[in-house]
Amino acid sequence: MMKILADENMPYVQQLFGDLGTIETVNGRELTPEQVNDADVLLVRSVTKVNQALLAENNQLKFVGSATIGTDHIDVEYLASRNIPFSNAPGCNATAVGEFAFIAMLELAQRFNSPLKGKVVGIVGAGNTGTAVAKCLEAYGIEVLLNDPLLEESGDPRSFVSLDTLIEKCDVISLHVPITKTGEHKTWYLFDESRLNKLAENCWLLNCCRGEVIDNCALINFKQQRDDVKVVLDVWEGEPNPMPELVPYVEFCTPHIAGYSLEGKARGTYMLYQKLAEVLKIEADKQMDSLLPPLWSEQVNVQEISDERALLQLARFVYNLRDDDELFRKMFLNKQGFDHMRKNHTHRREFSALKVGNTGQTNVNWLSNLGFSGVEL
Ligand SMILES: NC(=O)c1ccc[n+]([C@@H]2O[C@H](COP(=O)([O-])OP(=O)(O)OC[C@H]3O[C@@H](n4cnc5c(N)ncnc54)[C@H](O)[C@@H]3O)[C@@H](O)[C@H]2O)c1
Ligand SMILES: O=C(O)[C@H](O)[C@H](O)COP(=O)(O)O
Repeated sequence: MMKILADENMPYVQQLFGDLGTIETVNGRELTPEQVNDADVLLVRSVTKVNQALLAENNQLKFVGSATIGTDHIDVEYLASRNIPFSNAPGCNATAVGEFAFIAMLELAQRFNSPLKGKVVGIVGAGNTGTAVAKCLEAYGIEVLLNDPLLEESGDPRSFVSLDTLIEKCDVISLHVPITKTGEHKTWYLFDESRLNKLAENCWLLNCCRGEVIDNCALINFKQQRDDVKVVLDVWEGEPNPMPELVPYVEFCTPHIAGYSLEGKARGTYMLYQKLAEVLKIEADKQMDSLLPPLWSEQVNVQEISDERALLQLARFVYNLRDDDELFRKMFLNKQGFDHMRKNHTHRREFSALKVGNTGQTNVNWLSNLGFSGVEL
């Protein structure tokens, strides 16, 4: 029987991997080499550093999987050097991040009485999550500018702008790059003091990718001078210990849960199940849809979406960001508070889990482009 070691925060492991071996769940942040020594399969999330120090004594590992988009916690070269197959889960939680950023923008608009409609939004990093945000924004009729020099160079047919142009022209900037420490397009401290100082007046800056894409100390100094700029942070330099001085300057604070939709987490685990089946040359006969509970409400009927507030009300049916923000402020300084909030996070559903009925005469079909189900006149 294979031993499958899995992060305790990974849902559906038993349902998907139960037939393949004995499952042991572990605290991913505290995983030790001793715990890993006799594992055949290792399933992690972003908090586990998978490298030589963790794996040197294990001679039987057949597969490492990370149920995440990011891979900055994995020493992929080391795994390759030992011929240990590895897979992450590209795109698994892109919809979750897209909807999170869109909802955060609607919340900012409401709080500052400054409509999102009519603003220009810049997306830095136009891969899976950046594209998912753009999809929501475009469904709502918002102009979007994309910056992604790597995709631009690779011939992606979309239009791109330089980062300088994006900063100059955008009212809102949302960050969606991987963390990279070297190379021409490195993203470590991409938003350093000098870039922060270029932000337009009243700009909104959202970070849902990795904390270190913004120099957090520089952000504190910047915010002390520029309260006109509003910031939303889901990710923090130095997780799980955000800088306490920064928190009061952030409009909406969350503990790295932008990707935590139930669908997103299930997709992550499921993608690893498919990859492991490939590696073991067995059939992946389980279906992801059977894992997810049905919609939590029969249908929400709308007559019309009369204004942005009405759209926000509908979005709050799916996810109320203010609750997570309130909890964060209460808990982040507690011992292991950040991880506790992540572990106990009530996974929200994606827009697609909510069926919207149209009972009025106004066309609200555009809500289906936002991702809601069942919208029709
Ligand atoms: N907060 C969360 O819960 C959460 C969830 C998912 C992903 N993430 C993070 O977000 C990152 C992006 O996810 P994704 O699915 O969009 O990845 P992706 O690989 O699909 O897209 C990232 C894009 O960034 C671009 N890029 C790289 N360097 C750049 C630079 N200097 N300037 C502009 N663009 C650049 C790449 O070309 C790529 O197209 C992940 O690597 C992960 O770190 C966070
Ligand atoms: O890279 C990712 O996919 C995200 O950062 C991911 O949602 C982080 O969640 P974790 O793996 O830490 O549970």
